[in-house]
Amino acid sequence: MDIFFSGSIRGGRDDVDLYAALIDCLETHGTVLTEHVGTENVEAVEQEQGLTDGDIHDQDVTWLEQADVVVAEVTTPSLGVGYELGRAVAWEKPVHCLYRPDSTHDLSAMIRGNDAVTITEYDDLEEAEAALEDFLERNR
Ligand SMILES: O=c1[nH]c(=O)n([C@H]2C[C@H](O)[C@@H](COP(=O)(O)O)O2)cc1CO
Repeated sequence: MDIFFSGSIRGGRDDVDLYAALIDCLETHGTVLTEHVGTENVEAVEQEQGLTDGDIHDQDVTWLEQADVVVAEVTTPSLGVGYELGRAVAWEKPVHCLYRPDSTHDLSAMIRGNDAVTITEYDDLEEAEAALEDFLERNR
C-alpha cells in the first residue's frame, strides 16, 4: 500500500518529531512516499539536491496521485497540506486527518466540514496510532 503522509513544512515545524513517529507507524503498514516530511532538515536537504519549488510541487503531486491513501497531521496549519488534501479529495482518495484539540489553532472548516475526510482528534501518540491502524485496515 502506498501512503502519502502530509504535514506542515513552511507552515511551521513544531511537530516534526511527531510526524517522524507517525511515519514510523505508517511504514509498518505500507510504503510512505513522503518520508521527508518527518526529516528535521528537510528544506536544507531539498536545497542540496537542487530541487526548485516547481520540482517539489511536481514531485509531491506525482506521489499524491500514486498514493492509495492519504494521512495528514493538521494541527499546525499549512497551505501545502490544505492544497494536498483538496487534490486528494478531488481524486477520491481515502483521506484521514489527525488533529490535537488542545492546539491554539482551531481546525479549518474546509477540513472539519468535509464529509470526504475522516478526522481523529487525539491527545497522545498511542491514540493516533490506533486511529491510523483502523483507517488503514478499512482501506486495505
Ligand atoms: O519543501 C517542501 N517539501 C514538500 O514536500 N512540501 C509538501 C509536503 C507537505 O505535506 C506540504 C507542506 O506544505 P507547507 O510547506 O506549505 O507547510 O507540502 C512542501 C515543502 C515546502 O513548502
